[in-house]
Amino acid sequence: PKNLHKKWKISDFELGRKLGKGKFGKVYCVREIETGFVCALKVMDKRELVNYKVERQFVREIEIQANVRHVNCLRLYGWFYDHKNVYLILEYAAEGELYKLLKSKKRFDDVTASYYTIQVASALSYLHKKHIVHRDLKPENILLHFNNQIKLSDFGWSVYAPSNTKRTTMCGTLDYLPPEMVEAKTHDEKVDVWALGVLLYEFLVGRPPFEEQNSSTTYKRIAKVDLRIPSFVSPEAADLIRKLLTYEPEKRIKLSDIGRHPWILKNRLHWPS
Ligand SMILES: Clc1cnc2c(Nc3ccc(N4CCOCC4)cc3)nc(-c3cccnc3)cn12
Repeated sequence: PKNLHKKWKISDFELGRKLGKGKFGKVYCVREIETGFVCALKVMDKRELVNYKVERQFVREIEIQANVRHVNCLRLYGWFYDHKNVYLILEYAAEGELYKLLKSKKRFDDVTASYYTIQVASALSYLHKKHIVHRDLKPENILLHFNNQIKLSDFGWSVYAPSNTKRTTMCGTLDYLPPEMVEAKTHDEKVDVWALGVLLYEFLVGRPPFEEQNSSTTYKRIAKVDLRIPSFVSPEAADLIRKLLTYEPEKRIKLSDIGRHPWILKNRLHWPS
């Protein structure tokens, strides 16, 4: 929908199937009646937003995602609310959650993992140029569209860098936190480069690199970069993982250099055109 200043209301949409349940609400595939445009509608109960005290995070998600225009970032077209709910009008990602695909396939082959990696790196490069740090990169926040096209979603944790706002790990995993956040130091967009390393490891191995039963052991392993890469991971892929999971933020590989890494160059011949 082009007219960004239109006052949307729920009756403008024809509700399709429920796509799933997110942290704070349900997502439906919908069609905008006037134009027939298919999109996703995220419906969040206002009461839930209030008692989870996530209104600020929610406002930040909107202001950030509404200004983001990149093929690998899920578009936010608009939002509205009524007496009960708040609604986000989002781009529809036709192939669903990357997380579910990874769980069903256990792990990805080098061609698939490298194609996803370069797309995430491209989206992060774009965001960092706008001084936006995603800060919540993980398979659960990545959606898939046709042709294995990646769509970064859930900008609820993004901030304008650099920041040291304490990340209340309110929900979900610590696995993606880099040493500088585990040690509560100031951090910048390099935290996303570390998280990309964790993501790449999880793509190729099927579990995150520092996963442990109890979280304090995970913290220790992250702080020491106690990284063990299984022997079935190719040497080139292992090299890129190590360059991403580097303790010193400024020594981590630059996002712009990932496209020239031997593992990417070797696999790009087989990517879908
Ligand atoms: Cl935002 C947003 C935009 N597009 C989606 C989407 N798209 C989508 C497409 C297709 C399939 N199916 C493909 C055939 O097999 C069954 C699943 C699921 C979701 N899902 C979610 C979502 C959110 C939470 C839980 N689960 C899914 C959020 N989305």
